[in-house]
Amino acid sequence: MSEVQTGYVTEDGRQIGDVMLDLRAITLRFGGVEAIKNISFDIREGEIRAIIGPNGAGKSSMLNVISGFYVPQEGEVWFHGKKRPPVKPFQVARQGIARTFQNIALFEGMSVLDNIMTGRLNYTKSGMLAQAIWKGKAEREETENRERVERVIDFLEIQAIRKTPVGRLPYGLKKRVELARALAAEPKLLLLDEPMAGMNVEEKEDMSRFILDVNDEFGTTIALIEHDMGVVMDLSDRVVVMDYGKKIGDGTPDEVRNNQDVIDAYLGVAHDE
Ligand SMILES: Nc1ncnc2c1ncn2[C@@H]1O[C@H](COP(=O)(O)OP(=O)(O)OP(=O)(O)O)[C@@H](O)[C@H]1O
Repeated sequence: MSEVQTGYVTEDGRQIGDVMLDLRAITLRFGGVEAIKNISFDIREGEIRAIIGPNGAGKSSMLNVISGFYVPQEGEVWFHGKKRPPVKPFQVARQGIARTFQNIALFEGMSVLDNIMTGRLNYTKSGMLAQAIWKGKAEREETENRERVERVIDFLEIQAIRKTPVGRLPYGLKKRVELARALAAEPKLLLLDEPMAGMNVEEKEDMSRFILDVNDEFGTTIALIEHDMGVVMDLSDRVVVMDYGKKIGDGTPDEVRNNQDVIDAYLGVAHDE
């Protein structure tokens, strides 16, 4: 039997490709707590994929499995058609997966530019000795790193604050700098953990636009966790819904909106263990 190309075209006419990341029957436990219970879903090339669910549903744990921070006790993670062995987060980053964090994780005393440059560490291959011997190679790397970083700074419209220490920025801009650092790594898959948390309406609109533009301009596949339903439903191509560690829905925003299990979970209807 031959493999069939299984992508689809979105309502707004974007071509979605083959499966990039395939999570198969993932179970993750912390002692006696089952944070993820036998969950399977996939993320396709070019998609904006959301993971939603009430507090404690297991969303962050799932993002941490994808980023290699947690290794599940059961199940398999497939990336670009290959089964991924247990890996460390830096190895996952090298494979082209970058992330932002729920609580901003930037270097507050460093400038915006220097923070974004840290996103290029995986591209800095020459060590100190090599830099001394092959000066040309190190210079070339430095130029490439700067070019990418400058492009990201332009793209996210943060030229005016490039020299500002991050600690002095308002919250919404810090979130944008975090996005910039993740983008500097040229990820194939970008994981966003509550990118709009704590933002006002205007900041949320800006961030939504940037997420759509990143997907469009860089072709980056995006998986995000977000509590703001309006934002999730507007942005996403497909949505996975988790509740108490289980998957209770998976589909387009419309399918998920009309799913009775999802409606019950959000209304707090009692469930069977
Ligand atoms: N490191 C950990 N050690 C022990 N238990 C954990 C750990 N991380 C998460 N849990 C538990 O796993 C369950 C899922 O938590 P998780 O943070 O993944 O949910 P969430 O959907 O992201 O929640 P929120 O929306 O509140 O951020 C919860 O019961 C939580 O207490």
